[in-house]
Amino acid sequence: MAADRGSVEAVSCTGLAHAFGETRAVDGLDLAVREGEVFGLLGPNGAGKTTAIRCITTLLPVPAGMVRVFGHDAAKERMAVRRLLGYVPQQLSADSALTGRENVALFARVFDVPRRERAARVTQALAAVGLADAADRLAGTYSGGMVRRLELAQALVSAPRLLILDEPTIGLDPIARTGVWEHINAVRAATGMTVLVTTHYMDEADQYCDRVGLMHRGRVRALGTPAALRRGLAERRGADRLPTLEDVFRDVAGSGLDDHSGGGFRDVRSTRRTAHRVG
Ligand SMILES: Nc1ncnc2c1ncn2[C@@H]1O[C@H](COP(=O)(O)OP(=O)(O)OP(=O)(O)O)[C@@H](O)[C@H]1O
Repeated sequence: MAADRGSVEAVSCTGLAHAFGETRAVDGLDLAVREGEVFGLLGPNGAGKTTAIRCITTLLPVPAGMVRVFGHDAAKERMAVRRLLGYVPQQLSADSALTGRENVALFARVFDVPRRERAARVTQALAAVGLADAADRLAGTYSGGMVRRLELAQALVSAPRLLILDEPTIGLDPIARTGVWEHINAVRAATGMTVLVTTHYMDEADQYCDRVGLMHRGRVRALGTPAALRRGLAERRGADRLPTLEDVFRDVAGSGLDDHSGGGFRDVRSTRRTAHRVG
């Protein structure tokens, strides 16, 4: 829709709430992601990041509050929202028994990429994530980092305006993590797409995200550029060294952090065990 380009936010959540029984996973979330930015939703295990992402992608209903994606209401215009999205979930979404190219082609069919454009778009998506040379190998032979990049290609083949990545680098070694981020940034620079990413890794968010929202107990507790959040804490504390983003998080989350996070950001309970190798 021409009217929704430029003037509206890519994602806007107002008072979003979602509970599982007694657990208020998302509890009054306010969030605005600007078009074209890389926005990081940060927080420890159980903060509510995945639940929020699932509401935004329309995989979960929006029982309370409002979610809009480029102006479309996620509760009422689910198909319009889905057509704008590329989504890489935490769970493995590549098939080890297919080649990289076949995996991406499958997504091209599912997302209704026009038949005559499909082959070229698949090749382009694989090249964009650095898998051109490995395209015709079985995904079961890929390393963990290659699998994540393949999943990125799957999400990119429909040329989404908004790419949503749930813990894209969890379980990967530092070099593979850097590789994933470099490809995300290159695609973003080439297409201007908006990227919404969840992560536990504060150092990655600091380096690669334009703005971050620090989420704790179902709500965003602080929001801004990583540099501004760190400077803000330094000014409040009068610290002699610039605090890290993790310091900022500890400051906004207060003493309740350890009760809910299983010990801190690096204690990743939901490690993506399948990330090392498919199959
Ligand atoms: N399907 C479900 N049924 C019941 N409880 C759930 C379900 N999904 C999430 N929860 C609970 O909701 C809360 C928020 O979980 P969520 O997965 O959204 O957090 P998260 O920030 O993404 O953490 P993680 O990084 O561990 O996935 C947690 O207490 C979790 O146990």
